[in-house]
This record gives sequence, structure tokens and C-alpha cells, in this order.
Amino acid sequence: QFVYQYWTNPLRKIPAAHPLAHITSLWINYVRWRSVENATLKRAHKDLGPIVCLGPNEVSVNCVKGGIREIYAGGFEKANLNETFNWYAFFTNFGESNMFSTGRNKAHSTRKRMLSNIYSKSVITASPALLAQVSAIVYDRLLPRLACAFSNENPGVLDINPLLNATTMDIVSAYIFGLKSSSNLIDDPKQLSWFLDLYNSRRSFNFWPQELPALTSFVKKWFGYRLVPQWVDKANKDIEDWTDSMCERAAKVMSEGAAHVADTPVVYEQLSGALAKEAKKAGKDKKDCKILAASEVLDQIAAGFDTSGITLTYVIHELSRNTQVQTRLRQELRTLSSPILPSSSPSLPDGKAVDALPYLHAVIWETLRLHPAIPGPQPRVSPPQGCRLGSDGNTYYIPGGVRVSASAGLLHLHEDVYPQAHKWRPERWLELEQLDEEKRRDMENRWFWAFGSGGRMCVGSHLAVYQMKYIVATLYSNYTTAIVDDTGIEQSDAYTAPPKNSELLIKLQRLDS
Ligand code: HEM
Repeated sequence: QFVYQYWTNPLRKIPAAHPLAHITSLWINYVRWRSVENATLKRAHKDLGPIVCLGPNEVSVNCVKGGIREIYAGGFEKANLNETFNWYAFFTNFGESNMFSTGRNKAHSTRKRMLSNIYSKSVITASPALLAQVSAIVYDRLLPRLACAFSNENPGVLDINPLLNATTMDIVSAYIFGLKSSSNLIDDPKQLSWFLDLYNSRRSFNFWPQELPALTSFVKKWFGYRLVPQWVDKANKDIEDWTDSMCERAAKVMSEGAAHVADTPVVYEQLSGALAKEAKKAGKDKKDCKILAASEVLDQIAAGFDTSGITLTYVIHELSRNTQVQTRLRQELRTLSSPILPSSSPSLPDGKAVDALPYLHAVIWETLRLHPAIPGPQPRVSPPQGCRLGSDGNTYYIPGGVRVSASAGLLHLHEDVYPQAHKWRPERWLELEQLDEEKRRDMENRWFWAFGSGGRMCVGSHLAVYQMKYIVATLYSNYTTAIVDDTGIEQSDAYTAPPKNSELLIKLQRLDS
């Protein structure tokens, strides 16, 4: 049986990342359990080319044509036909599926249609509610908090990582729930460490329920043994309760009307309205919508704060060791007609003006390229009729139901597209004009994959870029930064990859001093 399966498996023709890969998935599971998957895939693609076999039912690709174009733009699903495999089911909240965790495309696109407009670039950059929210967070919370660093024992020295996470959480949750109903982690360090401890402590227990969910349940049911400790369930429940309280507050504002534009719960209002309409059409109870909305918004705050926080940590780390880049960025920030200084409160330059700063854009883009917050594989399933993957004359038939994936962390290191790919060099994004059309499109669109591509690509990319630009502009309009201690700044080997050590100590220096 074993030998028959091996000889008849079409994946046998694809170069194997390990001698056991054609025969068993034990090897790749062991790699994942040890948290060395990204590094292992990097080596495998370097040695074997753009398509490698990882297991008897699994393939990794590292190319655009015959790779991400087919899989992601081609709309391969996250789950197989009978939904026995869906790697993303792990991201279910409140026991209810959401846009990110939904396996099948049809259910997913219904949900995405409810949200894509409010997350579109035109709506984000012109939203009066979001601008008022960011203004309040920048002037009343972030700048005062940075100023507080000068009353520390070591004046100006602070751990910037948690503050960045607090700021991205406050902005994302403000856009979702409205300022009054959202988090204020910047001003509440106790709640910030409560939340970050809960959120981060769960990371090391992802392997079993995500990669081997059936085995995890089996062991618990029949042997009474928990592969994931009980406190992880408790941490999830605490985070759900916290989200629930923000939903309740937003619902109250919706029924009473927002007193200030900043209090408008833009996302929650749109989502609950659309879900209620859908429920009415299907003759379902409106009460069920509350839990669906809660699952959805919890996914968005989690996806939104963490990824943007990681990216900003690397932006600041890179800028802190490249003083010339900092100086150039500062010169550009001075061209803003409305500067972001404490004395300018509450006025902010408008979103379009900040977005149009080319050097700020280059700094963020280069960081998203070299330190993508999601560098790990994004698994999909090949369609029932099968497909052909691979490039440069080496294409292979892949039958239906095979787990296929690509990784931003690998695509972004292609030397042909990004020369000196391991170097952080924002200037490469300013030199685009000098490239021919094909090379420019390769760099900007085809191989740049920080937000994924196709129907399941990041819905929050414009909000992410918007908030990151304001946060970087705020910091560098007022301070210079230098590294005090960056031990453990390397990215961890994971799907979402924060620095190995969650601390980045920097020293601020006031620009006017
Ligand atoms: C620098 C910041 C961000 C990065 C690098 C990023 C990256 C990504 C990537 C790569 C995906 C696709 C993942 C996959 O299919 O495996 C994704 C999906 C998603 N992201 Fe983001 N993201 C960022 C910020 C945000 C923000 C601010 C939000 C807030 C709304 C958000 C919400 C989502 C959601 C809901 C999905 C699922 C979309 C779908 O399934 O259609 N992300 N993100």
C-alpha cells in the first residue's frame, strides 16, 4: 500500500526538501514543531529551485509565474472540499468563523463585500472619523507618553515595542469601535501588559491545534491529556470578553448617536448593519449577528495591531541605526504644510499629504519588504481538477486537494528583483523611475507580497499604511532615535513573526534641544 501510494503520487517528481518528504509528513511536522519552517524553506528553495515537495500532500512555491499568480490570484481555497483541512480554522473566535478563518471562497466573499468599502484607500484617506481618532491618539496620548520618557531614570530611554503595539491597537480599535468605545492602551500600561502577556503567551502553543487539530482533540478526548494547557483557553476567553465589552460600548453609541465624529464606530456600525440585513434575508435571529460581528472584529484588531506593531518596530530599529536616512526623512517631514508638533494640536496634515511623501513611503515599503510581519507560508488547497505549478520549463502536475503555499519572506529576497536583497535600502523605491516597465512592475507589484494577493489578501492594508505613516511622521517630526539595546531583534521563525525579544530599547533626543 505504502509503496503503491509512493509510486502513484505525482508529487514524487517534484524535488523533495528532505529524503522523507515524498513518503511522510512527519518530517515537515517536526520542522514546524521546532519552529524552523521559514529557515528550512529558505534553504530548500535555494538548493532545489522554485518548487519543492514538503510532504506526500504538500508543496511550497517561490515564484510568481507558475506560483503565486496561479495559487492566490487564481483563487485557490483555504479549505478542501469537505473542509477536513483548513489551517486558518484556528483563527476562529467565539466559536464562530470570520473572514480570515473561513475556508471556502463563497462564504468568504459575502463577508468581505460587507467590509471592503470602509477599508478601501479612498475611504480611509478621506475619513473625518479616522482623522479625528488619529489626531486624538497622537496629540493626547502618544506625544505626551514620549515626553514622559524624559522623567525616567535614564532620560529619553524607553522600550518602544510595547508603546508601538499600544498605539496600533488604539488606532485600529478606534476605527472599528469609535474612540470612546475603544482601547486606551497607551495611557494604561497595566492593561497594556495584561493584554500583551495574554496575547503573546499563547504563541508557543499554536503548533498542535493548528497543524494537527484532529490529533489534539483525540488525545484530549481519549487520554485526557491537553497538548495545549488550559490557561490558553482562559487567555482566549479573557481576550474575547475584552472585545465583547468594546462591542457593547460601540452598540450603545450607535443607539444614542455619537456626540463627536471621533466616537463613530465606523467598522462596527457598517458590519452589524450588513449582518442584520443578511440575517433578515435568511430569516435568522438578529441576536446571532452580535456574536458573528464580535468574531469578525476580534480578528481585525488582532490582525491589525500585531502586524503593524511588528513593522513599526523594524522601521524604528532600521532608522535608529541609519542616521542619514533619519535626517533625510526629517527634511521631508518638514515640507508638510501642517507639522505634527504638540503646539499644532489638534490639527494634522491630511491623509493624502502624508501618503504622498515619497521618502516616508520608501522607508515603510523597504521595511515591509525586508521584515514582512507575515513572512511564513500562507497555505491554500489545489482545486479538485488539479493544476500545474512551477516555472522556467520545470512545471509539475499537482492533483486536487494538495496543500500549496508561498512565503513573503522568501519572495522578497529574490536578487534579480531586489538587488542586494538582504540590505535595508529605502532608496531602491525611489529609483523605480530609472527601471524599465517590466522590472518596475516586478518590484512594485508582482514580487512584493507583504499583504498577500488575490481575493484573500489583507483587507486592512490601507489602514495599516495610513497609521504607520502617521506614527513614524509623529515620532521623527519631534525626536531623533538611537539604539540602546537591540538584543533579540531578529525575527522569530513563525507565520506572524515578531522580534525574538519583545523589547527594543531606544534613546530619544528632542529635536529642539
Ligand atoms: C503591516 C500591517 C499588515 C500586514 C503586513 C498584513 C498582512 C496580511 C497578509 C499577508 C494577509 C493574508 C494572510 C494569509 O492569507 O495567510 C492578511 C490578511 C488579513 N488582514 Fe492584514 N496585514 C496588516 C494589517 C492589517 C490591519 C491593520 C488589519 C485590520 C483590519 C488587517 C486585517 C486583515 C484581515 C481581516 C485579513 C484576512 C483577509 C481575508 O481573508 O480576506 N490587516 N494581512
